[in-house]
Amino acid sequence: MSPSGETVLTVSGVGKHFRGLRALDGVDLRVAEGEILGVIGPNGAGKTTLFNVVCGALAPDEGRVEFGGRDVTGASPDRIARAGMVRTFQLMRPFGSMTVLENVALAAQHRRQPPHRLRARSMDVVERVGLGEWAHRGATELPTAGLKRLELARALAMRPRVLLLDEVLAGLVPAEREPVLDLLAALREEDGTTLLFIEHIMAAVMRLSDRVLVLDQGRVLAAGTAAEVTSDPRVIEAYLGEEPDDAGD
Ligand SMILES: Nc1ncnc2c1ncn2[C@@H]1O[C@H](COP(=O)(O)OP(=O)(O)OP(=O)(O)O)[C@@H](O)[C@H]1O
Repeated sequence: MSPSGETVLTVSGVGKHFRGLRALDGVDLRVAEGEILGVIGPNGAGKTTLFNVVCGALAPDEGRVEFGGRDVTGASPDRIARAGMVRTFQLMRPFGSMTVLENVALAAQHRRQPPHRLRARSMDVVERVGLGEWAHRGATELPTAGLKRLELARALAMRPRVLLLDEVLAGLVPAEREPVLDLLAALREEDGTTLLFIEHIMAAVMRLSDRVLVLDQGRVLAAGTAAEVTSDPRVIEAYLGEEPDDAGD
């Protein structure tokens, strides 16, 4: 399933500052239903702040966020998640005293459903991310790659229409990245899920993105296809030219 053309998320003139620092400055963005948007830029460019504003963790100082045609600016993360826009975190914080399945079921409860359906749905998601064999083991026993999958499973349990992924590949070795990329592609193809993902690994950005947004110092430096932005001299100067050599590894 490719982008339908219908806009699902609109960010208009969003600004956010922390004391004197402008973390976001006049950011505009439109995302189509079913689109996969990569978000790149140097450290401190404002990528995570943009996700935080979109998902309600931070209220913007200026501008507006619309999701599914509704103004959600400043709405709580919980309300936005219930409406179908869900994010993953770079730092995974599972409940250590619970099993993998219980952690996922807890997230699934956000979408109020009968207990039997909740359990079945949670198990489906655990299997989909490849953690079936770990379902009844303690979440803290998981290695890094497993924790990443658990984080993804918790987000998927909430049945997102829009899923925001913050460096979901960080900490994974190349062989562990492939199945995650396949899963993300399948989410769009099979479920029509819209994906926004912050990523420093350019090979993943090139492979997955329909479009790439480049942030630099809180502003949109460029937006376009991966081929367009990676050949843009401003992007090369601000980001790609000085990128650490993890681009393809
Ligand atoms: N809660 C906060 N309080 C103060 N400054 C903050 C806060 N959150 C972010 N910043 C600052 O805002 C700027 C943008 O940070 P942000 O985390 O959004 O960048 P990023 O593009 O996600 O960077 P990275 O790639 O390193 O994760 C940075 O200068 C950062 O130090």
